[in-house]
Amino acid sequence: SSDVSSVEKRRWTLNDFDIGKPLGRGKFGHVYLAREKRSNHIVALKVLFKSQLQQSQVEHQLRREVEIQSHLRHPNILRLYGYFYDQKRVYLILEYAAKGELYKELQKCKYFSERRSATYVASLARALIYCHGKHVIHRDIKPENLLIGAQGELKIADFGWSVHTFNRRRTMCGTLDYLPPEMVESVEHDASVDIWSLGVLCYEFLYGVPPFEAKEHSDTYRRIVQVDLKFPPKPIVSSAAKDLISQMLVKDSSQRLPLHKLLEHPWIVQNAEPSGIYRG
Ligand SMILES: CC(C)NC(=O)[C@H]1CCC[C@H]1Nc1nc(Nc2ccc(C(=O)N(C)C3CCN(C)CC3)cc2)ncc1C(F)(F)F
Repeated sequence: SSDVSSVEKRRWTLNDFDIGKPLGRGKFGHVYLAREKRSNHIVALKVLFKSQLQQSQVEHQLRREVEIQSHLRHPNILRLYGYFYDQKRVYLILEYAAKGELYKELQKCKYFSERRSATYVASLARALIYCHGKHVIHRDIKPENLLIGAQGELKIADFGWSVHTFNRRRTMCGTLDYLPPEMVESVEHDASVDIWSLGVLCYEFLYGVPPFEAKEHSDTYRRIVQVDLKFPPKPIVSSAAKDLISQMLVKDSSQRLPLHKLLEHPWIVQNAEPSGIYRG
């Protein structure tokens, strides 16, 4: 059958797919366009090398996160249909996002309009409300982890590197930009970390740079824990947008604007496309 459900339950092998063009490189291997032969369903096939997974001790995390991701069903969360492996590689069968990587789009546009930003932020808030409802947090919502579907809708596509990158982020030199104070101060944290990261993302959509960016790690760290939030004079951004961001980037995690309140904020109500699709 051509419907997606046939893509899910089977024991898969590479022979079930026609492999198409490479879509790019993920953290642990390449991603290819692929078509499942029986259903003709187009998917993205993410190939991870076991050797690299072992080196970085992420296998158990990958298994747990694949387990979580395969059960999430939301229009703004990239689907994981299944996985299989051979001697050397693990293959993830993922939803293909036809319009590619959001961070490339942001680099190209420098920054987004208030309508486009609000539309994306509202759809991510809805996806996070869904995740939190299932006690799933740590969706690592930075631009690099967001993809754009065929209709222009945003898809959270990190399914688990958040835990991985979160751990490595503490030890690795990767960007701290998205971490809220409680994470950089490594005290325990809850779903409100995602509200902070969504606030950072909203700022970056509107200004083209994250709010606490600094040359040195230590400076970014200090700016985050001090919530050193400044709004540049350019590009011109409405006070409603700044008000929303200021209610999300709050040090005390219990005081951050709850996601369902975000959806009622005037800036979102006045600027976000109800469909979650930004047509430009
Ligand atoms: C979230 C995660 C951190 N990121 C990733 O995994 C990355 C790593 C490599 C690709 C992407 N992974 C995915 N990408 C797509 N779609 C897609 C990507 C790129 C283009 C694109 O612009 N080109 C091909 C262009 C076409 C023009 N030429 C010039 C440059 C490449 C078009 C469509 N769907 C699903 C996935 C997924 F996630 F399921 F694997």
